[in-house]
Formats: sequence, C-alpha cells, structure tokens
Amino acid sequence: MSTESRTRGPAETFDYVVVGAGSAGCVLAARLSEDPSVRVALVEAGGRDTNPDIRTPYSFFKLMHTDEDWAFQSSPQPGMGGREMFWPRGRTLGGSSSINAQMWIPGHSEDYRPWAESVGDLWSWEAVEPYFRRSERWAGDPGRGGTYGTEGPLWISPPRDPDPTTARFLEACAEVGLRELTQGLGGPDHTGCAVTPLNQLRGARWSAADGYLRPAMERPNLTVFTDTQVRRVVVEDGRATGVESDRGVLAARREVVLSAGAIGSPHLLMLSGIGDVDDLRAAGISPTVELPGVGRDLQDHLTLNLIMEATVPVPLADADTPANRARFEEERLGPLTSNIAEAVAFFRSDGGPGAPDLELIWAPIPFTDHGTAAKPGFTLGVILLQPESRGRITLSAADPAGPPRIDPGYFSVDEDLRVFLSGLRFAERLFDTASLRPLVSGPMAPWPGTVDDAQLVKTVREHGDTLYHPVGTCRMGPDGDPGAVVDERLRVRGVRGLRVADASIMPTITRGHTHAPAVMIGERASDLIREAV
Ligand SMILES: Cc1cc2nc3c(=O)[nH]c(=O)nc-3n(C[C@H](O)[C@H](O)[C@H](O)COP(=O)(O)OP(=O)(O)OC[C@H]3O[C@@H](n4cnc5c(N)ncnc54)[C@H](O)[C@@H]3O)c2cc1C
Repeated sequence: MSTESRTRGPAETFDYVVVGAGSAGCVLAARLSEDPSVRVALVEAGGRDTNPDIRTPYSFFKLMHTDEDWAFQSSPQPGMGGREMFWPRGRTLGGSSSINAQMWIPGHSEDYRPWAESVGDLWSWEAVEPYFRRSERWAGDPGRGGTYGTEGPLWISPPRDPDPTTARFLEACAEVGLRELTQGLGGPDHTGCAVTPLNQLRGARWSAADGYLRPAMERPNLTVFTDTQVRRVVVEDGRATGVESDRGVLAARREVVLSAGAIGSPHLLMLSGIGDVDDLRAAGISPTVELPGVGRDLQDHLTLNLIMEATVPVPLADADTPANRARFEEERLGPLTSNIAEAVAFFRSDGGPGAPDLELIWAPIPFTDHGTAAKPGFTLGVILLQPESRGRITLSAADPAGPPRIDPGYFSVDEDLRVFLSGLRFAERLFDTASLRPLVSGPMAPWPGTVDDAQLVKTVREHGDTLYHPVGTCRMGPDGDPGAVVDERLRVRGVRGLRVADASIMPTITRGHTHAPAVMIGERASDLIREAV
C-alpha cells in the first residue's frame, strides 16, 4: 500500500497536513479525506505496520525496542528510587495502537465532567459518548455488548480463547463485592469487573490503521508519507503554513494538525518555537509564541504487578511454541490470541460511592519488567487511575532535535502513594479469596508477598512502572488559563491554522485506558475541523 500511496497525489501542497499516524491521526486522515474535494497528507515518522508481531496479540511486548518503538527513557525519578524508566511509544502506521495491549476501555462518564467544567459542553460525557459509539463495532455476542457501537471502523471483541483462570478472577471479584459488567465497559459507569474488551478481529490485533487508515488509503486525495519525520511546524505571520520534514516542506492550505502523541506533539511545538520562552531560549530555540503550558501537566497511569506462583498449569507461560504459532496462523485460536491482560476490575480505594480511582488487571502469566516470565504464575496489576502528580516534557538542552526530556513526576504528590497502597492491599485480598487461593502458592519475585507498609513502599518505588498512558502535555483549557495550550476546538493558542488532536490534549487523565479516548479525540476533532470550513 505505502509505496504507491506515497507517490500518489499532487506535489507537496495539501489542504490538511496531519502529523502522526497513531490512534488519533489515523482517524483524522480517514475522516478528513471523506471529502473528495480536499487533499490530505498524513506524515508518519515510522514505517509500514508489516511486522508480524503487530498482528499477534500475545506478542505486543516483543515490539518494544524494535523499529516500531520510539523506546523513550524518562529522567531519573525521585519518587521511584531514582530510576530512569522505559517508556515505549508506537512508531509505525497505527502508532501506539499497533504496539499496545489492545484493551478498549473508554473510561467513566465522570472523567469528562472536569473537561466540560473547564471548556464547555463540547467535551461533556453526553457530547463525547456518541464519538466512542461512532468508532466501535462490537464483534461479540449481541446480548453481551450493549454499551458498544456496532457500525464503526474499530472492531471490539471479547477475548477469543481466554485462559480458564480468567473466569476465576471474575468469581473472586464477585466474592469481594464487585459486580460483573456483562454489557461491557462502554457505559457511563464501569465500576465492577469484566473480561477485557479488545481491539481484535477474529483473534488478531485490529489497530487504528486497520480500522481507519487502510480503507481510506484507496482514496486519491489522501497521501500517506511513511518514514518521514516532521522536524517543526512552519509558522509565518502567526499562521501555520506547513511542516518541515525529512522530505522537505509539506504545505498546508487550511490547517496543520499535530497528532504526534503526548510526547511527540509538545516536542514539535517546542521545536517550532512555541512554548515556555525561558525554556526555549535555554535550549537554543528562538521563541515565536509564548505558551508556557506546552509539555506541562504530564499525567500517566502507574502500575505495580503482584505475582504469585501457580499451583496449576499456566498455558500462557509456554505460549510461543511452533505448535501455538501454527494454531494461531491457521485457526486464530490458542494462547497467542491472548493480549495477556485478559480481565479487569475498577473500584474505589475508600470502598464508597463515586467513580473508581483504582484498577486491577488480571494476567494468567507472570508479567514483569515489560515482559512475561516463562514460569507458572499469575499477575494482578494494580493501577492508580487518578494521579494528582504531574510531570513535564522539555527539550533536551544538549540536543533539542533528539529525544525530549521526560519527567513523569511519579509520586510527587504523597496522596497518590496512599491510594496506590490501598489498591495493593485490595489485590492481596483478592488473591486470598476462595476462588483464587487454590490457584496460587507463594509470592514470585519481584513481588515480596505481604509485607509492612514501609517495605511495600520500597517495592513500589523499586518496581512500579508505567502502564504506557501519558496524556495532558498540550492541555485543553479556557481563555485566561495560562497553562492551556489548545482551546475547546483544539486550536493552538496564538497560532492560526494549527491544532493538536491526540492524547496530549486531555486536561485530566481518564479512568480507563487511553487508546479509546485518543480515537474519540480524533473523531471529535475531525468534526470540529470540518465545521470550521
Ligand atoms: C506498550 C503499550 C501498551 C499500551 N496498551 C494500551 C491498551 O491496551 N489500551 C489502551 O487503551 N491504551 C494502551 N496504550 C496507550 C495507547 O495506545 C495510547 O494512549 C494511544 O495510542 C495514544 O494515541 P495518540 O494518537 O495520542 O498517539 P500515538 O498512537 O502514539 O501516535 C503518535 C504517532 O505520531 C508519530 N510521530 C511522533 N512524532 C512524529 C514526528 N515528529 N513526525 C512524524 N510522526 C511522528 C508516532 O510515530 C506515532 O505513530 C498502550 C501504549 C503502549 C506504548
């Protein structure tokens, strides 16, 4: 597809130039090019999404440190024992949706209340929910997916061939009072537990590139440039007129849309002289627009995995065999269809009413240090859903064009640690239910087992990790908010013809996983852009 589409179309001038073919960028390229009278360019730094591990759900972690991964590294984290932490991000068609764990979890309706309070009803739950539904196509039993759309480009499927112990996890949740969400996790309140809804079609990954981009690539008015890194946005007389890339300038008659992700988009703004003036000067970049919020308000979901030795066979621990490969290729069955994170639960740390602040992920295999261990064990990942801590992305003064400096600021607010510890205690209780107790024996490293709070904090700092959900670095906000980078229509403040549309615009992180909201943002943005004409 790509060679032809790279040369197809007019010279180097387009109506819209979309930067980044990730979760949001694929949506924008597809939706904007629905109008045959406009010419759209989609510019992606990575290559085509042909690596077979992209298709194979189980293999998502094998894509880390490959050509499909930017493989960022954070700055040393004081809250995490001084560690520099590995931050993978997708670098191929589909972006992070081509390397992620395929979990489709839009979040809670309460997630969007502060957004609407900040910028108005364009971003209320009532306003955004139709965009989730517009993107979804439920592939499971019609009686068990009532909260999902059925006609969108993205297939949402239940696990194709789940491990038998996943049902035991749901039973354990029922024992501690969590309801099973039999209609899926797309409704306004996803407090409870469920098998994980997945971006899969018949057991293989279904990325944003599969759902949105590939069908649109047949259109003569869409040109997709792969292996083309954008270096900066060209701003002339206060207007974005195009982007400077590896292959020269790509001009935009109407708009440039940055969908380069929560790291890439603020990085590109800063490289274009848009950001905190002092920081830009310190990195040797001439400021063109003062926008101090660029790169600030970085939020992420932190996780720690409780791992227990298994007393029963664990098929996923021996997943990648020739026989399982053959089964996957021929029938799309077996452990290679597993995304590893087969079920989830959402709950509140204080046990009270209201939206959840903690999540559990059930994995029927030990998952640690961004990969699996081929040992019989089970993992309960605990996730802090609503961190108060904020981090920041800045230019590297030594090499502004190189990777930016990523400071997630984990546990810079103490309250986050308190909530997180209560989640870990909850997970310990879950392993001790009648449903799960017979499946496990002792703790497996690096989980130390039940220890006092001081030792638990030490374990968190030494082994806690990213769940790969950075957001907020080009935050949306109202007029007069000095930290706002884009307005409610995602227009970059102080520059005409420039928007940001991806996970970076989220004012606050959602209580789910961030691919679905990034797709929703792409859908919402495409309507806002079309309304502007
Ligand atoms: C390992 C991993 C597992 C995850 N698991 C899940 C999950 O199971 N469920 C879930 O909901 N979320 C998950 N996420 C997070 C989710 O995938 C992301 O939040 C979401 O895809 C972000 O979408 P985006 O459009 O903001 O950015 P991305 O999808 O990251 O897209 C950005 C694109 O821009 C390109 N780009 C960046 N800079 C430039 C440049 N200068 N020039 C040209 N192109 C550029 C990138 O190469 C990339 O293709 C996971 C992420 C990772 C990394």
